[in-house]
Formats: sequence, structure tokens, C-alpha cells
Amino acid sequence: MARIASGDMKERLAVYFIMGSQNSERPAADVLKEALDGGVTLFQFREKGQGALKGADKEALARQLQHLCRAYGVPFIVNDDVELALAIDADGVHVGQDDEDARCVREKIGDKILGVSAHNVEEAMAAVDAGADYLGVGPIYPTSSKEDAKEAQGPDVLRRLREAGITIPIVAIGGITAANAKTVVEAGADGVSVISAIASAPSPPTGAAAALAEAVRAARTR
Ligand SMILES: Cc1ncc(COP(=O)(O)OP(=O)(O)O)c(N)n1
Ligand SMILES: Cc1nc(C(=O)O)sc1CCOP(=O)(O)O
Ligand SMILES: [Mg+2]
Repeated sequence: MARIASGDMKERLAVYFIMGSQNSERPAADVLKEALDGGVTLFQFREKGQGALKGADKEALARQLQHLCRAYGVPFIVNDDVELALAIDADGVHVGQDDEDARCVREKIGDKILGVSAHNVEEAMAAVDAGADYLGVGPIYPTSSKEDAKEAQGPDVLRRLREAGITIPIVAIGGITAANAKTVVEAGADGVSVISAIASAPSPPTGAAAALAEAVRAARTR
């Protein structure tokens, strides 16, 4: 299989939902199914933080959520855990600046999707050089979903990356909602990545996912 084309990746980033069992009191599979019904275009399994599953339990949940994503034709990305991604034949991996080196990850995963977090132009250029298929840039706005999140940068960081000549797909992350999605897409993001805007939305989160999809669609056509 060939590497994903940049244009296809940009489409896939429209509504990128991230979740682990720690992000909802409801069963993760129920939340994910309802979010997929609302139009989620990419999913990341991020089993991390207090109460996160480990070992065989983590793998079993990953396989259950992967099965759901497959039924909807939505790629399944694993956060941090390259070995798990390979063991279950996930569609890709997302790593940050403090995780396994992106170039090593690319060598291990071949043509699978590689996402890399970047906070500035230097990190973005290094990620492109290492073979990233997309960049996750944030936090754009304050977030309470990541324990060690950096200070919010605002949408200007997206403009700076584009002005510096970064053309690969970018997804904005951190405090994104349907109300501010337009602002980040207009600043240079191809899509939005969220935890709480979907995982903490009133049940079922189908409408919340649909509202994000509509906000990104409307911003892209302007
Ligand atoms: C799409 C996307 N962007 C950024 C991140 C953050 O990755 P990282 O900095 O490695 O932090 P953790 O998520 O691992 O805590 C992400 N996961 N996804
Ligand atoms: C997983 C993650 N990474 C971030 C980064 O800045 O790299 S912010 C974040 C959490 C995003 O959750 P919410 O949509 O609830 O703000
Ligand atoms: Mg990480």
C-alpha cells in the first residue's frame, strides 16, 4: 500500500476525534459509534492518564474500537504506542516531541499514517523531514484534557506555519469547539481534533460531531 496522498489526508483531518476509556463515564464504544454517526472522519485511540487501561485490556479495547472504525471506513490511529499499532495492524500512529523519534517510527510503520505534534516552525520542518503525513498543532486554546499541555498559542501559530512554507496537512488541537472551528480553519488548519467537544458533549454526541463537521465544511468553502 502506498503512503496516503496529501489531499486525501487533508480531507481525513476534517473532524479528528481522540478518545480513550478515561474520557467518558460511558462505554467508549458507545461514544465512538455515536460520534461516527455524526460524521467523525478520523479516530485516535489515546489510552492515557489516570485510570487508563494497560496491557491486554488496553489491546482489547483498541481492537473493539478499531472494529467500529473499520465498519465506518474511518482510519484508526494509535497514540504513542507504536508496538500496539503494529500488533493490531492499525492505520497509523501519532507521536509527539517527547515520544519515540518520528524518523524511527516511520521506519517501523512503513506506509501507515504518521502524525507528529509540532509547536513551532522548527519542529514542523523536522517532522516533515522525518516523514510525517500530518502535523497536530496545539494547544490552540486552553484545554483540560491533557495533563502536560503547553500554554495555549492561539490560531496565529497556524498562520506562522503556513507563512513559513509548511504545506503538509495540519490539524488544530486544544480547546476546539464548533464555535471556534471556523477561526482555526481560516488560520490554516485543514481540520480540527477534539476530545471534550465530543466525549463530554450531552449524550448522544452525534449532534456535537455533526456540528463540528458542518463548521469545518462551511469554513473550507469560504
Ligand atoms: C492530533 C494530535 N495532535 C497532538 C497530539 C498530542 O501529542 P503529544 O504531544 O505526544 O501528547 P499526548 O497526546 O501523547 O499526551 C495528539 N495526541 N494528537
Ligand atoms: C491530546 C491533546 N494534545 C494537545 C496538544 O496541544 O498537543 S491538546 C490535547 C487535548 C485536546 O483535548 P480537548 O479537545 O478536550 O481540548
Ligand atoms: Mg504522545
